[in-house]
Amino acid sequence: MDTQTGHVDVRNVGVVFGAGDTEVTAVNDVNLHVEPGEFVSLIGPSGCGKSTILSIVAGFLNPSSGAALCDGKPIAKPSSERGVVFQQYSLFPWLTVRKNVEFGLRMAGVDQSTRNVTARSLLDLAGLAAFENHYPDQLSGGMKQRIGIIRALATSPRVLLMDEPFGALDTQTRVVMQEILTNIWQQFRISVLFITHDIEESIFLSDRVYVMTARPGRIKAEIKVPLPRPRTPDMHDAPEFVELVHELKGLIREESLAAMAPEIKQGGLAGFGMKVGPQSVGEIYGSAPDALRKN
Ligand SMILES: Nc1ncnc2c1ncn2[C@@H]1O[C@H](COP(=O)(O)OP(=O)(O)OP(=O)(O)O)[C@@H](O)[C@H]1O
Repeated sequence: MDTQTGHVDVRNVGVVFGAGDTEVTAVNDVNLHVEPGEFVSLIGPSGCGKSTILSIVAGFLNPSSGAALCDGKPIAKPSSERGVVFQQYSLFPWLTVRKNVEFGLRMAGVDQSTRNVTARSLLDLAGLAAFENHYPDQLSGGMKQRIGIIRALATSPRVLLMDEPFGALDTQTRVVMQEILTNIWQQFRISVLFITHDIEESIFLSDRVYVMTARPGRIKAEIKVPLPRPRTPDMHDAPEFVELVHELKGLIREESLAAMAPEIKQGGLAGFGMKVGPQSVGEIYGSAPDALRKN
């Protein structure tokens, strides 16, 4: 794999949805980049615009202002240069596992024997060689998502875009999937932009993590992850890991509270027996009961 390609540059991107009364500024002046072969996560409170940014880099959506570039070229539409993995498995239920993995190659006109060899080696890598003739509805969620990942890799994209790929999985499966993904990434060293709500997941997988503000989303912080590669499960206990979790929790909690401020002011804390006036979020939070402080 050529690690010199796969450079993503998001420059001063703003997105406004709707108009007039329904106008929503989803993101505002977002700047971020992914270097060739780098694994970068984007994390932030619900509704801050993470999927909006990923949609722009995928080419599904054009920004209202600013631009996104891949290897210096403006992104205007979807391309096989940028593979996408969604939370929903989006496999074709009428195709076998192997045919699902081969699909992009078939669309690209790759001959059958090359398709078979590529699909089989990817299935092997994902530990799914024995399931090549199964259909998606015969598989668990974790297996389906592994197929989604290798299917996206089959066409050798320059960049892999992943939107909460493990969001629908139970906690244990999710942790195992993180380990599988980091092992697969270690072999491909492809550029990845990864969206997640999960702080530990973002640290475990990434070289860098961008934290977004509440809507309209902007980049609030950029955190480098100093853990060595390859990543191993025991790193969750490393002091640097624990420190980063703490730092990211603090950053995201501020933004989650800002995102929920209107609801809180409308009595969201009433169940805690609190009188909530027009205070700032900081004041509200500072006076919240312990049950609310714990994350
Ligand atoms: N097509 C659309 N029309 C109008 N508003 C939209 C549209 N798509 C997204 N939005 C709004 O833009 C904001 C950002 O949405 P987006 O889905 O990018 O956030 P997110 O950070 O990915 O959220 P979550 O973490 O909950 O998935 C939200 O307020 C959302 O309601």
